[in-house]
Amino acid sequence: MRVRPFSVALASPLRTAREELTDRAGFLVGVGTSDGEVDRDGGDGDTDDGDTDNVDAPATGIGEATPLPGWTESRSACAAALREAAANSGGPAAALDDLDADDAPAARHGLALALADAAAREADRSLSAHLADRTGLPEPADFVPVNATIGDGTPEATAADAERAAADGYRCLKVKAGARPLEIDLDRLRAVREAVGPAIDLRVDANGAWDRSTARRALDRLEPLDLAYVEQPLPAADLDATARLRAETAVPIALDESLAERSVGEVLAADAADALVIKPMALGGPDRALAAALRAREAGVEPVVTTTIDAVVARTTAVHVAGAVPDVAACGLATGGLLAEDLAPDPCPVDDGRVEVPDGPGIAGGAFDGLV
Ligand SMILES: O=C(O)CCC(=O)c1ccccc1C(=O)O
Ligand SMILES: [Mg+2]
Repeated sequence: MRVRPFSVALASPLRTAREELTDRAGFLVGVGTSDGEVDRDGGDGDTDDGDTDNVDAPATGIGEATPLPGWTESRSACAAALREAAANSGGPAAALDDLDADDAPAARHGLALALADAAAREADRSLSAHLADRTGLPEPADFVPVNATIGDGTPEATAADAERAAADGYRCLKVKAGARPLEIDLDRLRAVREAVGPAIDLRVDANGAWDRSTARRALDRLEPLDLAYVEQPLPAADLDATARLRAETAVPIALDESLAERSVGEVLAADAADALVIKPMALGGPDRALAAALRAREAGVEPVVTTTIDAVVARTTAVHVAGAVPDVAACGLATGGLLAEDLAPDPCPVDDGRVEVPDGPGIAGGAFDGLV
């Protein structure tokens, strides 16, 4: 198991109610044989024999652990968990068993992903097909619809971003709110609706910024804008108040930060959400994320898979998770464009408001070979 740190800068800071993101730093995880140990030529000493399906070579896989404090462990805790995993004498599979998804979800994501990528590549199928098969799901989708992610800004700037996204083909937009006084946010969101018209699905993400009375007022005033949902109107732990808020308003509610604080079972039992935001990095891996999404679906709560604004390996993985959820709603996977740089070319760029789920094998065939 190999671990390599990386950092990528955002094109411009993403301002939300709780923080301003300027870059994303994490770790790439490699499993399988490493350079020097690997017998890449099939043992015949000829490295140029076109022997591409070398059945003797152990599978290799890549994973990404990109912590985001608040949703995951800190960067130093992630580094320590990966160091400990790499030192596990039982190898990566045993190390995965020892990794606690609650303590170190990003580290677990990195290792679980690398192992799943290796297994999917070995089986010569895509990661989404591998995840779906293990979960007893039908064939994954070829395409996943995505929402544009629009940060905080003045009403004019927010409306201009929204108009651009709609012109680019997005049919669902998510606008950050909660960083400004409610009256200004209402101006911003009205300006967005006016700019894009009634046919576009509009989501608003308050990132837990409102107190109970502000949230109540916000939802009352937002009702005429026909929002698809408001995400995390109240602080993460305020589940009971969110359930009451939801019962008193016609605006659908999605929960995101609550899942970093409480288990999927607790959040679903609170009956506080119409939709649940599924972040594979925060939930401890693609396998756990898909399981959470299906649990939500079974409870009548719509799963929405999103990145944590990850680099290309984890972002593409989230596309595979979304692709495995039958008839998935628009997902928050259009975050590659928020980065100024990336680890490799994007194997599934957004086109006309959707992304194609890569064929694999694994996450994206050999597209990430050599990164770790
Ligand atoms: O959902 C999206 O559109 C993109 C992902 C996103 O907004 C996000 C990214 C990093 C951290 C938190 C969040 C969030 O949904 O609050
Ligand atoms: Mg959110």
